[in-house]
Amino acid sequence: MGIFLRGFHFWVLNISTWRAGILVVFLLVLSDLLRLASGLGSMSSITVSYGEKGPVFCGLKSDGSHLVTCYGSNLAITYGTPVHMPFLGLTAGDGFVCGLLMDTNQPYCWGSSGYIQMGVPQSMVKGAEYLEISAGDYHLCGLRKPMTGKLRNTSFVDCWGYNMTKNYVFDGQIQSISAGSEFSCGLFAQNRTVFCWGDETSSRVISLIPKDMRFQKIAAGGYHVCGILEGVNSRAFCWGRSLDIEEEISVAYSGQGNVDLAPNEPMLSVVGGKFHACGIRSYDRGVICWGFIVKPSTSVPNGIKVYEIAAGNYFTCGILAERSLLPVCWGSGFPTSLPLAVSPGLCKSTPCAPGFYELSHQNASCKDPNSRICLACSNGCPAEMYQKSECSLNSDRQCEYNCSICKSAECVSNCSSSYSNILQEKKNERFWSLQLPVIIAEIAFAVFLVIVVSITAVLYVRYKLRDCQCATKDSKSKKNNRNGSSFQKDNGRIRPDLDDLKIRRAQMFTYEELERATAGFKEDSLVGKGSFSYVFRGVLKDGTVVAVKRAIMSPNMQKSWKEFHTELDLLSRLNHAHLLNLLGYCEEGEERLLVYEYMAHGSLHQHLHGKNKAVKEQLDWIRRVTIAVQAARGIEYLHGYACPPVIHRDIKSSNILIDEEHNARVADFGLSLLGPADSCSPLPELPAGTLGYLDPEYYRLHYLTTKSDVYSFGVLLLEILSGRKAIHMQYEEGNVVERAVNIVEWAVPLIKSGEVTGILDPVLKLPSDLEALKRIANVACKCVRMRGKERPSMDKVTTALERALALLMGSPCNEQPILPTEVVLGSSRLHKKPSQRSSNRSASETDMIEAEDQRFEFRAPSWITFPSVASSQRRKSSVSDADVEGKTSEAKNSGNGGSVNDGLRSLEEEIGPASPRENLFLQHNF
Ligand SMILES: Nc1ncnc2c1ncn2[C@@H]1O[C@H](COP(=O)(O)OP(=O)(O)OP(=O)(O)O)[C@@H](O)[C@H]1O
Repeated sequence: MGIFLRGFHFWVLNISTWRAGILVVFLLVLSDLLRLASGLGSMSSITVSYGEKGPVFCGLKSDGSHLVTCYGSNLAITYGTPVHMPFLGLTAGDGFVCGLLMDTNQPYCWGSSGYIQMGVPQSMVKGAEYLEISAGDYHLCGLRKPMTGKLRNTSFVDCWGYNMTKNYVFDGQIQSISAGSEFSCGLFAQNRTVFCWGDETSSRVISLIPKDMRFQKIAAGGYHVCGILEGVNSRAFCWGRSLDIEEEISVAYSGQGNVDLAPNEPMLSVVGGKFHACGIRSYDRGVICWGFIVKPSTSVPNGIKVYEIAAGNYFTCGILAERSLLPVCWGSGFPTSLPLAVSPGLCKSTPCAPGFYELSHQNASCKDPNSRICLACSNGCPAEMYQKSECSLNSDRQCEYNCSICKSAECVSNCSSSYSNILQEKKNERFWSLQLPVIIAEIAFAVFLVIVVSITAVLYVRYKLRDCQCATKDSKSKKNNRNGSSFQKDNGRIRPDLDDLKIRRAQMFTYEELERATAGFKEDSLVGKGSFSYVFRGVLKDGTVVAVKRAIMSPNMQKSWKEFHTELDLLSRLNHAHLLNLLGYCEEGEERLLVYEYMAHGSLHQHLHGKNKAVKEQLDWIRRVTIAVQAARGIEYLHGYACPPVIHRDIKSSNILIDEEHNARVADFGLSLLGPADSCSPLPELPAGTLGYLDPEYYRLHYLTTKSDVYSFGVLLLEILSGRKAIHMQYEEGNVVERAVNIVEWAVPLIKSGEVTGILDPVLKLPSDLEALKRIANVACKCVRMRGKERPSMDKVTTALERALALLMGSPCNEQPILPTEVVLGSSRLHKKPSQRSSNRSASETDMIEAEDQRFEFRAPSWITFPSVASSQRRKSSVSDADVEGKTSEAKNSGNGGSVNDGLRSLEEEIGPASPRENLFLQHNF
């Protein structure tokens, strides 16, 4: 007996039966060859049944449930499928399918076989559990689980069916079994040799067993056995009688060569059909078949890759190695594609052995999360290919064409596409290596630019709005505090509500209180007279000496009230050491009164232009320049720090008041305007102010900016230096008639020609060093430039004056700005009670000075429009009619309007010719 030649003990339990059967088998084999039936393969997740009743494909479902699903024409199989029984694996023969039950590890069969019992095959050794089952044409064998103890090197195989129903005991551990048509084979675990038993006559598989060959796995076919050899190349090796009997079988033809001439390619697995075999190539999972086929047959679909294959008699099916997990079949007698996704392998609870990798759960799942499907790692790469990556626990290894040694068309076409990819990649690499630094540099530059621009913009806006921010804040807070704005917008100006002021610094007085304080507004208390008001000295109940400004009752009360409100509005909001402090107000009936700190030394105008020489001399050069610095600071505060900025519009010597300590305060805000809250742009305002101090740009173009105050301040500086009025009367050489001279027209040419001494007040002694006064004269010249833009801002003026003052005082560091006024001049006004500062000046003295002073003070009030007859009328109301009319008409009549015309000429040169109407106004007023 061939099987005894295997070198192991083979105990035949029922020898007589076996011997009788072998003859029968031989006869049947021949007859079966004619009816072309065979039973084939090892246990797998898929199996194929064949036979007269039609082919059936069965597989374990792809959902990992281990439940079986079948598709085919043998209804006994498809209807009899135990759909609720989970199986570990499947195998099939002629007309039947068997599965290894998951719960009991016992076989369960169904179908229409006359040799295999439906259900669990009988008789079975009690309690036997199987590792693997494998079906031939008419029989089924099961490899029992390995034994322990003394029997651990003994293997038990139980077979059922035609001529095979026996319990076989083998000496040695069996790794796997595979049933052929009417024989079965096993692979020893230790030495990896093959042994077979069963019908030898028809197949000769027993006598042809390659004794010296070691196999990784085996698969029996109809009359042959194939195995995958151990070793690096993992090629298939087949043996048996398929070739010989081919001549006896008319249906077969050698379409794919002899079945024992397996291709020399590394294989992952192999299955045997009736006369053919198929294998899965190890490097790409492609399918390759060889042996005999029947006509007509379909060949293996081109380029398919499969996870698993199962062979029937004349056809083979494989599970596509893709997400769909759909079976495809080729050969004869079966559909080429089947509509049921199946599991690509068996779910095992043990970890994948070395040489296997775990199929990703995305591709196929097992119900038990601790189970996995293990697939054999591919082995070896074909010619022209190299191993790109090793097989790991989770993925198979990859082979790729070695493009440097390409010969085959497939390799060339693969390489050309990958070559172009590589080229493209290299191109991209080069592009990026060249472009990346440029792009990074560009981005960095753009970011830098954005940052610089943003910072510049922010700084610029902040710079521009530095004066306006607080205004916005102010108006915002007002908005929040009250249901609406407490500042009424009036043509771009902002005016606070009177109600609002009441809760501020200004105190509200009753008329009675102020009447009492000023002794009934008696003439004795009168200290000055303005265009719209009388100013009285008064003493409040608490002893505070105050100046009470009472609006003049006139038919034009509305204008007085307007100035009253403007002054009240502004002064209650402003607070600076060199601005006149408002203490309170009274608004009763027609009466409008403002209460100020009392300025003991009256106005700068009185000091500079008063007839009393002693009073004039009180203000020496240092005092005068100090007053100029202080006034400049007050105006600078209005422009630069008040929120919103304030344009005084009436800077002149009579509005610079001098306190007890000879410190200056800027007063009279009746004409002042608040700058627009939202921008620092010029205000288009109708001209108002005092003639001689009026900015030409303002009265010509109605262009009002803070630079208009700078112009007026320049005039004031010239006034301080020269002791002459803004418009003064002067005898010209050889001329007996006085004519009105504009101080700018007179002083600027002298200063520019270096004759500063020619303009200095002759009342005062010249200082030892004239430099300081020259500087001040130059500052004045700049302030009175025709174009506002070309005039310095008040902060620059202040700095220049401070330096000049330091120089004048003989400061060693005369280039440094001097300290704040309060420190330098020792002013303590902010800390002194007003009551402590009483006046040394009598009301009559003031009155006398005032009356004299007002001679040439031409006031163009806010309601003036030019050229306007009203302007001259207004002058009359402000000063002595005779004086003004007389002097101006004299000037006009004398025809000596040279300096006016000069001024007009220079203005024309700078800002264009004046219109006839403007000419009229200029000639009328200068
Ligand atoms: N707080 C004060 N303390 C002392 N004297 C004052 C005070 N305020 C004003 N005077 C005096 O009263 C005079 C008149 O002041 P007022 O502000 O009413 O008019 P003005 O500015 O001189 O002229 P106009 O109103 O036409 O501009 C001033 O010239 C000054 O001499």
